[in-house]
Amino acid sequence: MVASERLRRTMMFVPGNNPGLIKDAGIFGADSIMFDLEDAVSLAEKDAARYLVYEALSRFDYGDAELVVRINGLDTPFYQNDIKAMVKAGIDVIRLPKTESAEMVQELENLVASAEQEFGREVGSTHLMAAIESAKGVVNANEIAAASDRMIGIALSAEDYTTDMKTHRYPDGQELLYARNVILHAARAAGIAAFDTVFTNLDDEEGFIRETKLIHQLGFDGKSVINPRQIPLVNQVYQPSQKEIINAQNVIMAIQAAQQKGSGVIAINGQMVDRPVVLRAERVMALAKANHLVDQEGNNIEE
Ligand SMILES: CC(C)(COP(=O)(O)OP(=O)(O)OC[C@H]1O[C@@H](n2cnc3c(N)ncnc32)[C@H](O)[C@@H]1OP(=O)(O)O)[C@@H](O)C(=O)NCCC(=O)NCCSC(=O)C[C@@](O)(CC(=O)O)C(=O)O
Ligand SMILES: [Mg+2]
Repeated sequence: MVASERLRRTMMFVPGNNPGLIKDAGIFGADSIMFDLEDAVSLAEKDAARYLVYEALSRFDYGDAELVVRINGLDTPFYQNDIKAMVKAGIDVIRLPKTESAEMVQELENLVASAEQEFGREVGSTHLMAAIESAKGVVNANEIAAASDRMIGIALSAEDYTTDMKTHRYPDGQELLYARNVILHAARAAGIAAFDTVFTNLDDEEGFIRETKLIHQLGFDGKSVINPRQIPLVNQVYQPSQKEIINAQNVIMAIQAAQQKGSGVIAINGQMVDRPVVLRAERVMALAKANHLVDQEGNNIEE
């Protein structure tokens, strides 16, 4: 699948030092599984976690899920070995934590390219993403998002970000509004995905749904999650309504009919349908397929 066409509603953190969680991570239906070598792993376990994730990537079948690894930061003694091992294992995406500049992404890209050459992988096949976790990262978000052709997305990391901003997380999320909007605009301008942050209170389902509705409304592609319980809640929020699906089906049928007649412009019920409307309809259909509301051809599924 082309990286830019992938749905990424949920990116689930899986601590890289926990064999039980790593082994079964594929059964919960996360769009992306993110093995963590960074903050979920203690200093004493860094090497063991890297080895464990490498072995898992080589042995287990995670189905259609995109496989991501969060490596250790560029200010640690671990990131070079992380990059080598993960490229060797054929990871889909490397997530760089605490990204503050385009130069950091470029340093990562150079190391990834060397590792691809060393281990006989196609140069350019490993994608990158950057987590923005500080004021400096937010200020440089545009350059970070556009720093490499390998970039598939940028993510807000609110736990570290609110610490850097000398605040903390509040239920209404006002403290994150500026960063969320900056990150979204930087991602959209660069043509890549935008991911919202984790929600750490697993028992506050109402608060989690409220936050997910907000980020869905703003336009985020999806959210980092820390537990399988959060996956169906995100999918529910991102699920299109029956009315949206019917409208999208009509738009796609009408544009196909118009194109067969050699025209790119049509009207439905007197309303002009142009390219943005078609793109929105295609996204609605992709979400409807992912939620099994229609079949792979986009037709309604008979009860
Ligand atoms: C919180 C808890 C211990 C609760 O466990 P519990 O076992 O009580 O949960 P239960 O609900 O009972 O689990 C039901 C079943 O699912 C299995 N299961 C649970 N979690 C699973 C999982 N993650 N992957 C696969 N499987 C899982 C479990 O094994 C059980 O399986 P089974 O026994 O067979 O029924 C667990 O979830 C967990 O460790 N989460 C990941 C925490 C983590 O990674 N934190 C670091 C990333 S944030 C960060 O660093 C901040 C950031 O950097 C973020 C940014 O950058 O965005 C920033 O700055 O903001
Ligand atoms: Mg963090």
